[in-house]
Amino acid sequence: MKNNIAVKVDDLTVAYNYKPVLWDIDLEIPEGVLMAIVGPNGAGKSTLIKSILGILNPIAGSVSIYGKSYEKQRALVAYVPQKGSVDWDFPTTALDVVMMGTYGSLGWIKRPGQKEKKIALEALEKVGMLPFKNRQISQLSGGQQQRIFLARALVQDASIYFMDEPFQGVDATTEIAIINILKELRKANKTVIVVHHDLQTVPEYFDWVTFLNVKKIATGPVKDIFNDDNLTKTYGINYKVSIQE
Ligand SMILES: Nc1ncnc2c1ncn2[C@@H]1O[C@H](COP(=O)(O)OP(=O)(O)OP(=O)(O)O)[C@@H](O)[C@H]1O
Repeated sequence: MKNNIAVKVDDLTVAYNYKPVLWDIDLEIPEGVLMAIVGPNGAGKSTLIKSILGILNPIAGSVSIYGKSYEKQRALVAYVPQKGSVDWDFPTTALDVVMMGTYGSLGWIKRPGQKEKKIALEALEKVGMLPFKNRQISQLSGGQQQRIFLARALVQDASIYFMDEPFQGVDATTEIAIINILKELRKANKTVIVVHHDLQTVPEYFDWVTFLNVKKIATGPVKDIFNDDNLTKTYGINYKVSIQE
């Protein structure tokens, strides 16, 4: 299961205003892992995801999704952006936002119909948001908005899911609901890549981890590399983390 490489990053360097914020990153993400990207504020975690998704242009290096460019593999990828980067005042209902996730499989001319609506309603139920389907997204709480975006990613039926801090500002129940869905995706051999800040939960939630701080510090199975040495190299202070077996 872990032999196929879902995402490959080669010699990637990305800069804002000529200042490199990611430096010479090499990364292989195997198919079917649930991976956390960890690192301090400003380490380049969101920049890495945006570069893989072609939202940002690198000054050097390349990225491939199952051996081909992102443009060719777009349909295989779903993305849940960081909450703060979304315009929640856009006048649309929760159901419409989730239905938007089905557009990619429809082509240009077709409009979503009953089939797409059914898929969207199922996803809303999965994330516990069915009672809110007709609510304007601007009138949902932050955690509820996060669930809606997760539902939108689920209906895309992608192979690779990128999520930028999906647990940011959500309550414990929502966090458990989200992690259970992510684990279900992994069971279905999907690859799930999550920017994550809570180091305590890394061993419980994830099986793969990438330590990032402008440079790649380490990447691999949580059980092998989630240790004080890599935490200290990444965060610059001595971390004592007890890893749950
Ligand atoms: N649009 C931008 N223009 C200029 N600099 C930027 C821009 N976006 C991000 N940066 C800078 O790039 C660096 C990496 O930012 P990035 O958002 O990738 O970090 P991050 O690891 O996701 O941080 P956080 O944990 O705080 O979300 C930071 O120093 C940030 O200030």
